[in-house]
Amino acid sequence: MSGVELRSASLKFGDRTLWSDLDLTVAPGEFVAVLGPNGSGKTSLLKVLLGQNQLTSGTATLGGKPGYIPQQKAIDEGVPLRGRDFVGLGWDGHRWGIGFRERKNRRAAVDLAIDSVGASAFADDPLGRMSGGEQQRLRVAQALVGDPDVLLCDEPLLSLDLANQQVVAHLIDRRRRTHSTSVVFVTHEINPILPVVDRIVYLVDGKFRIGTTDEVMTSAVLSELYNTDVEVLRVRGRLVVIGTGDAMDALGSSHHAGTE
Ligand SMILES: Nc1ncnc2c1ncn2[C@@H]1O[C@H](COP(=O)(O)OP(=O)(O)OP(=O)(O)O)[C@@H](O)[C@H]1O
Repeated sequence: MSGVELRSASLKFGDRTLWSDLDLTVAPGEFVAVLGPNGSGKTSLLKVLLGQNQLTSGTATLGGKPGYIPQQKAIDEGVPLRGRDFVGLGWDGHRWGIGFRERKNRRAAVDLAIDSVGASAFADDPLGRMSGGEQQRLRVAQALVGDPDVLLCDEPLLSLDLANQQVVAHLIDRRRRTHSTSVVFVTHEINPILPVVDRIVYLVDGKFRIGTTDEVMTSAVLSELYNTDVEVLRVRGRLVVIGTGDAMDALGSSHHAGTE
């Protein structure tokens, strides 16, 4: 069974169509990135898969349990939650019961998830005092603790430095390889995931294109989607895109594209 299946899916808010007639099947273990400018409907797509948004027409099916990495919000320094307890919230969302066995299962699952993201050394610290990269590892652990079949990630690389972007991308890539977890990964930062992404869904103003990186990330395809001249350059293994008109577009954030 596939991880995600969208059939003739359309989503409208009022008279605005975010996308329509979207057909997408994400295989077990497949890594699909969702790109597009601000407001193109990337988060809304994840919310459809989570059952938080209703499609206007068509169907959306998840082939198993979802794990969700929500868009990053800075965690207040005053938050007294320890990293370990934060990860445990991912488990509590999936199961109920407070019996001895359940508590034991929970502890084992939390330990495993923390270990899998390399966070054992700091998991007992208060979350609010951790660095952005440490917090983000624990967000990944929280999404993994329920042993998901489909990992839905909303900009998990946002505001991380390059080294931490690579760490987080690698953790998610490893998970899908070891557990055949399907990954749907919303991002502005294509470059850190270029080595791992299987296919791209590129949304622009009601239009979309689905394919491999080589099929989608071309001057011709993006010019058609954006309805203007867009140039895609490959520079030292990175993609640099010129002309989309977005301050921070879906093609490697502007600060990276501009400075490297
Ligand atoms: N429940 C809703 N009702 C009405 N409009 C909505 C609703 N949810 C989202 N929208 C609108 O739909 C559009 C797409 O929102 P969405 O959050 O999916 O965009 P996005 O591609 O994730 O953007 P960003 O890159 O800025 O996060 C936005 O214009 C948003 O205001």
